Formats: sequence, C-alpha cells, structure tokens
Amino acid sequence: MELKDYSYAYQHEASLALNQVNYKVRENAVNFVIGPNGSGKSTLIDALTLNTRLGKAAGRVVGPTNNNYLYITQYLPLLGTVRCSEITRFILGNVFLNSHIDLGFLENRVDERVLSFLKHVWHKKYNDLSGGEEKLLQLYLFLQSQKEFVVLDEPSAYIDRRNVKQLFDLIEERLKQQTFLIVTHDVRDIRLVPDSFVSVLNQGKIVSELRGQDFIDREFSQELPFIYDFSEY
Ligand SMILES: Nc1ncnc2c1ncn2[C@@H]1O[C@H](COP(=O)(O)OP(=O)(O)OP(=O)(O)O)[C@@H](O)[C@H]1O
Repeated sequence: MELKDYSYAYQHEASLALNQVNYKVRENAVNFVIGPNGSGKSTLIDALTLNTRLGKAAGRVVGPTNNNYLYITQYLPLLGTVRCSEITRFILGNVFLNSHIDLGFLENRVDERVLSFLKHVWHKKYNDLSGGEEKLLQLYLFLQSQKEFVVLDEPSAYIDRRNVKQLFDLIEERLKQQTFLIVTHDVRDIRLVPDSFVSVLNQGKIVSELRGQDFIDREFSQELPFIYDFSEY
C-alpha cells in the first residue's frame, strides 16, 4: 500500500490536509504514524484505504489488495446492555463460522491472553466494563479476523500499560501473516516495538521516517525536533 506524490484538500478547504506525501506501508511489520492533532494522520489512513470522499485529491494511491482490511477506530459503538458473551458470538461467529461459540470452543482457538480476558468479562454487560476493558474487548475480538492489513487508531488510549504490552505482544506474533498501521500519541508504544517503522507527520507532510529503534535512541535528543516534541507529550 502506498501514496505517491499524494495531496488532498477537504471540500471547501483551501489548505491541503496532505501535501505531496510519499508513503509506503511496510508489509508484515508495525508501521507507526505519529504527529500532532490535525497533522493529517486520519486523512492519510482514509487515503490509503480509499475512503476519502468529496475532497480534491492528486497523486497515486495503491490501496489494500481486494480492499480487504480492518480499521478499528478510536470511537466505540454503543453496545449498551449486551453481554460480552453475545458480543463475542456476534463478532467471532463469522470468523469461526459457528453461532454458538462458548468459552470451551474458544480454548485452543484464540490466544491464551485473549481467552483469559474473555473469561473475566464473559457474563458482564458491555456497559459494566471499564473504558479500557471495552476497548480491549473490541481489539481482542476484531484482531481474530486475521485480515492481512489492520489499521488501529490509538489502540493504547485508556488501556493500562500491562495490557498494552500484551496487546503489542499479540500484534508482534501476528506479523508473519498481517501488517499493522498504528496511529499513536503515546511514545511508549514505539518503545515496545523496536523493529517498527515510524513516520512523523506535521502539517500534512511526512517530516521524518525512521526505524523504531532509531526513534527510541534519539527520542530525547533535540536533533529531531518533532520527535522531541512528541516525547514531551
Ligand atoms: N471533514 C473535514 N472537513 C474539513 N477539514 C477537515 C475535515 N477533516 C479533517 N480536516 C482538517 O484536515 C487536517 C488534518 O486532519 P486529520 O483528521 O487528518 O488530522 P489527525 O492528524 O488525524 O488529527 P488528530 O490527532 O486530532 O486525530 C486538519 O487541519 C483538519 O482540521
């Protein structure tokens, strides 16, 4: 997936949300996109996944093969009074082609960490979960779909660091089959994946591209001002 000399302006907007961007998603890797609010991260994801509408675009886009991707946004649907067991059946029913999924069925079919989390929330209503648990439930369930290309918008927001570590461990184990594009505002996420690729967006332009390890090594230096600012969040 790739953007080549890609620019985009939203309808009725004079300024460019993306300005001559060249960006390539590295396959079977974690690709982080970081940058301040309004720098163009969501626009970049929409462009790559062929979701831009109405605005004016220039340049070339190579989208996901067969438009086959999973995008978990930061906005959670209101599932209200539905029990987690039902939500699991709903989401995983399609993955495992079984509408009667129970915890016994999931044994050996999902990762141990995921199973242990599901056991913990199984009988609870979605409304009764904490904000972090709601998010983990969604991430853990949707990640089972095994789509080749997965976009996660701020997956670590509201989740404690122990659970974030587990989530990234799970993601890293999936890299043989899957490619991840992850928007984050938390520098600690990058420290968890030194092999990742990090792209820094600012005012619609990619201003820096480096490997996760280089990011970590230079995080506190002032030689790359955007990284330094980011580390200060
Ligand atoms: N629907 C829209 N109409 C007009 N302008 C928009 C629209 N959506 C975004 N923009 C503008 O485009 C620019 C890039 O926005 P974008 O949502 O891509 O930023 P972002 O990096 O994802 O921000 P955040 O970190 O706040 O989520 C911003 O200046 C924003 O105001």
